[in-house]
Amino acid sequence: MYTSTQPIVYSFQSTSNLSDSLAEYILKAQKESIDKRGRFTIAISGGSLPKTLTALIKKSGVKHIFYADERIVPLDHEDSNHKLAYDTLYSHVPIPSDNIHTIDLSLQNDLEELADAYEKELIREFAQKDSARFPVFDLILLGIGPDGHTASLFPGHELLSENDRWVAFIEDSPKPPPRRVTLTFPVINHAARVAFVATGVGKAQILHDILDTPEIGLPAARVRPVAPGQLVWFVDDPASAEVKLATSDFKL
Ligand SMILES: O=C(O)[C@H](O)[C@@H](O)[C@H](O)[C@H](O)COP(=O)(O)O
Repeated sequence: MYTSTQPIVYSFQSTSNLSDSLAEYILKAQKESIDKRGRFTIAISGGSLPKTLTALIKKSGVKHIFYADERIVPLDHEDSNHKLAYDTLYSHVPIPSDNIHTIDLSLQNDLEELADAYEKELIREFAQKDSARFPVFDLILLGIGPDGHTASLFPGHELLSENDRWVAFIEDSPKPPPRRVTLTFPVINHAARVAFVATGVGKAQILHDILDTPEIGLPAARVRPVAPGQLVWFVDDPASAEVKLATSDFKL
């Protein structure tokens, strides 16, 4: 039986402090992973998350980047998480395009095939190196929605009980656009580190629900990396205003 990790919550006065500390955290994770295993594999979400990564712009580039979830729209569409990450991050840092793992939109008419193809992309990156049942990302960066969803794992949806697949698809996402692919809980919970980022007063109530009453089982509260995985929250003070769980001072 695996034991799971308790969250560490860092709350910052401003989003720029948050962004600077998040950049330090990511670069330290990168260094540790490269020292240990010669590679750094990260998955990122969409929404407001990529813009919190801008403090990374002047630092050295991260390595293999996957998407924790992606919307099924062209890669240059305003709704694409890849486009968002490209505009805020990749267009400013030298990251070889082969290291950025996008979905294959030639398969967009069959989401099962598209999700399988993305899973195969993960298998190519992970399976030969770690013979584990699930891939071990060095870091997964996630946001949360006002309903407690994370990645494209929504409250009450059947994908919450997906225990087998690495990548799943959804055609009825309550947050538009409706067609998406997402990493599943077992993948997220096998990561070496999961960091949530949430800012603004609009996230205050749901952050309280997720952190103070995890037993409700909101999707974001089901993210509990198996030991020795680490679970960290980077939030700003308006977002953490209702949280009772103790916050910690940021330190690396
Ligand atoms: O592609 C997406 O829609 C996401 O990956 C999603 O899970 C997002 O991270 C949250 O909805 C938070 O979005 P905001 O940061 O924009 O509130």
